[in-house]
Amino acid sequence: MTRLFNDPSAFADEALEGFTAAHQRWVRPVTGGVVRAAGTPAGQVAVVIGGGSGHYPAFTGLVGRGLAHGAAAGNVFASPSAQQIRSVARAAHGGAGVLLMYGNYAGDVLHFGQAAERLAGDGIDARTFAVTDDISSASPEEPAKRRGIAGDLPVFKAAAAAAERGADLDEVLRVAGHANARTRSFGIAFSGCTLPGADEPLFTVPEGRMAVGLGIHGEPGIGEEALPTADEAAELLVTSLLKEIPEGVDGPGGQRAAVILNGLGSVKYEELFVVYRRVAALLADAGVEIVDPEVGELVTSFDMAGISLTLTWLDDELEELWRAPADTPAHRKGAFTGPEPEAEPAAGAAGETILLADDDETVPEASEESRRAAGIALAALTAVATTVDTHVEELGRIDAVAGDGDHGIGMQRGSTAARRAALTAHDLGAGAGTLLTRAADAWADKAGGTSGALWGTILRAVGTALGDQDKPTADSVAHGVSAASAGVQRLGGAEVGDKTMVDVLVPFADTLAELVAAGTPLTDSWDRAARAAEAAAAATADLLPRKGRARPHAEKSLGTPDAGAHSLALITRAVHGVLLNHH
Ligand SMILES: Nc1ncnc2c1ncn2[C@@H]1O[C@H](COP(=O)(O)OP(=O)(O)O)[C@@H](O)[C@H]1O
Ligand SMILES: O=C(COP(=O)(O)O)[C@@H](O)CO
Repeated sequence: MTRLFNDPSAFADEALEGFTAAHQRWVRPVTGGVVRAAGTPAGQVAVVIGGGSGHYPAFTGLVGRGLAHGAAAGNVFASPSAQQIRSVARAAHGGAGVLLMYGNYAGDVLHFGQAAERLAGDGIDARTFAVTDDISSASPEEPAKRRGIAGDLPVFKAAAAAAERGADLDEVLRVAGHANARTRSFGIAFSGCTLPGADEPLFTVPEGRMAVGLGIHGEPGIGEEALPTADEAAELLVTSLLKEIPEGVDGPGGQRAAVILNGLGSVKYEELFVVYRRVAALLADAGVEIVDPEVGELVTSFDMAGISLTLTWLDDELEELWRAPADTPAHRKGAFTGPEPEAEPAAGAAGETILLADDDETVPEASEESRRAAGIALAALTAVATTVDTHVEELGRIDAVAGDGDHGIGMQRGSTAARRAALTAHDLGAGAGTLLTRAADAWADKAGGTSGALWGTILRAVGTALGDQDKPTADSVAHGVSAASAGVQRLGGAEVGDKTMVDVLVPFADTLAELVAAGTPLTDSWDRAARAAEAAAAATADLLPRKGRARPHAEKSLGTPDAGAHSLALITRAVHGVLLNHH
């Protein structure tokens, strides 16, 4: 249970504020997260990590010399937005490029990828790297689909220690890949976490049982077994990891490994030590020499009761990097021999503020007709925000069945920000195109997460199709929706049948385009397309997810519709109401 909070939707921001106030020796705040208080030494590659909030010390607690140069902090269990990541990376940049590192989650992949593109536009060489250590999240044949859990730490640290030694960006990226290829984790859980403001835990494990193969968002495990003794838990973790020794490592005997026994939030340190005692013995029996073990909370999930074991199979290079000194709020090791080199002056832009979409104070010239259409677009976005508010808990509940339960909160943050940005743009006299584009940026910037990136794409596509000069027509609206559908498929890589919002967007866009092309008026076409959307959303209940957070828990999601598909159908219906009123 998360007991101490004010407004649940402000929880992540308030936690970040308190964290930076408490740890000024190591970090200073910038838009979107934190960077090292001392800045990035001139000419050093900056390692910028990040992810959702709710996992402390990941990610902000790992910023400091020898580890990350900056961390972008998203909302609870949601990726930071591309704009947040860009802002942190710009502040952390020491003139030698940036490596963006994160766990392999859909929202993170989308937003960090977009941030790298924007940084290139800023003239900063930025690369991305997703950690994939969790062996329970995909088969060994599909390692790129695995998610990142406590293995984040050794992989981040290897890359950052290489940067500290003066490696260039290509080399830091190579080291990250090498460390990740030799890092494996596996976990178990005994009870789920409760998000701030929620009454129920994200999942429960029956009395006397444990979930096997946990994630770090309270995702249910992939199996269930009787509650083990501490020794049995250790045996399960060790044997699971010894079955998956990476390529290039010749059996466990004679190998050296970095070992992390991680507590997920409410397993006591003493319990961890009891388990570790057996882990150490089992690894010794297998001939593995343990190097600098870590037993404690390194990647958490609020108050979730669970533990995970991580092994990084070391060679000489990785061992040196694992043993290298580090000095961060939550992870300290060894001692640095010399003073930290001078920081890059550009990195000292203290508190640099990157303007977000709704802060813009001017809008481009627009025609009278387009400004009138902007009024309808504003009404539509208001209806969207109201519908999302009404269904916020339902959306969270659906998402919790096989996802991370944050879909309602994320949609609420995004749609509220979009409406606010649209109102500002409207008051400045924006045309429909600019109004929707500003709303798109605000949605993506403020919500983060998978749906934030995708809804940003949807609104931007429609805004681009409408522009600021021409009177919007049924054709241009249908064209914009088709472009949105294509854009979402391009960005997220999902196809119809994968159990995502694409299952709704495609029939919605196709029905609308077909009817409009046949001369049916926009409001009627939209009504029938919204009906197709509602039917398609309901039909996702019969599908098994192949993308996104729900994928590893495919069977659990049978019988429940996809959360993003359902919210999209609700939104198409709400917008129809607005079109009827402006008929
Ligand atoms: N690759 C993808 N392409 C399109 N839609 C996706 C993809 N992955 C996930 N989604 C949609 O995003 C929804 C979840 O959004 P959100 O709650 O923001 O997710 P997360 O917490 O995983 O970032 C899913 O229900 C699904 O409809
Ligand atoms: O949840 C996280 C980011 O992934 P999403 O796909 O946006 O949910 C985060 O907590 C881990 O980085």
